[in-house]
Amino acid sequence: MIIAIDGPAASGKGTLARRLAAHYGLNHLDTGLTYRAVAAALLEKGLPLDDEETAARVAGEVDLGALDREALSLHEVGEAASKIAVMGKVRTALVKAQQRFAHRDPGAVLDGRDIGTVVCPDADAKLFVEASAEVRARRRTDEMAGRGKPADYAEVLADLERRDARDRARAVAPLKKAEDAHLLDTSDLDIETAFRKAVELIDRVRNAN
Ligand SMILES: Nc1ncnc2c1ncn2[C@@H]1O[C@H](COP(=O)(O)OP(=O)(O)OP(=O)(O)O)[C@@H](O)[C@H]1O
Ligand SMILES: Nc1ccn([C@@H]2O[C@H](COP(=O)(O)O)[C@@H](O)[C@H]2O)c(=O)n1
Repeated sequence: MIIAIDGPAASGKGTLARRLAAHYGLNHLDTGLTYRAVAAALLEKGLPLDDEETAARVAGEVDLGALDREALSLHEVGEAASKIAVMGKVRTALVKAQQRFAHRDPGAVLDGRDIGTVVCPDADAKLFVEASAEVRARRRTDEMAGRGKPADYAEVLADLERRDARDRARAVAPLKKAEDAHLLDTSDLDIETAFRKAVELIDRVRNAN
């Protein structure tokens, strides 16, 4: 089984994807980390962020087994990832690796921005996770405070909105809900309730097929 989960920044798709992967006994890939890995490698090597050929070469070398969430969580890495994610050749290289991952036994949950539309258009179940920008910014601000990296709510909100706008406006694989994806708005749901609703939706789709 392949489950595709998309949504804007900090909507809770990663939290949900991890829980769903554990629940159904599937592999999990946070595809945002693959874009972050390209950005981090470019920054580390002092390579330009605006050269598509260079970024695509680095993307072809990303090892999905060596994605270090903590090291890739830096703010400047996220910002750079959002910039290189507009490049078609970078996306082509990463999508190939993501598709290989998705088709490994026993199946997988992938979360990102283009999973239901581009990476796994034939996924068995698709969710598009939403929450208002204010709720997402509050959750991300609280998360950062909890990790000992306090951040200003207004800056976090502006950052999320800027990245979402870039993701939605890009020509290649923009962030959007696949037509056959189920919308899950978690603005007023806690993590447990969002997880239970997601399981209900997925089980309903599976039983219908
Ligand atoms: N339903 C929820 N209620 C309250 N907090 C939540 C909920 N879902 C997720 N969170 C919290 O919100 C924060 C962002 O969630 P998460 O990292 O899963 O989002 P994401 O969409 O994967 O983000 P990104 O796009 O940056 O990878 C985390 O601190 C998480 O614990
Ligand atoms: N399928 C995806 C996943 C991510 N991106 C871009 O990467 C940036 C970082 O992702 P996070 O989920 O870790 O925040 C994100 O801002 C997107 O621009 C993507 O394009 N497609």
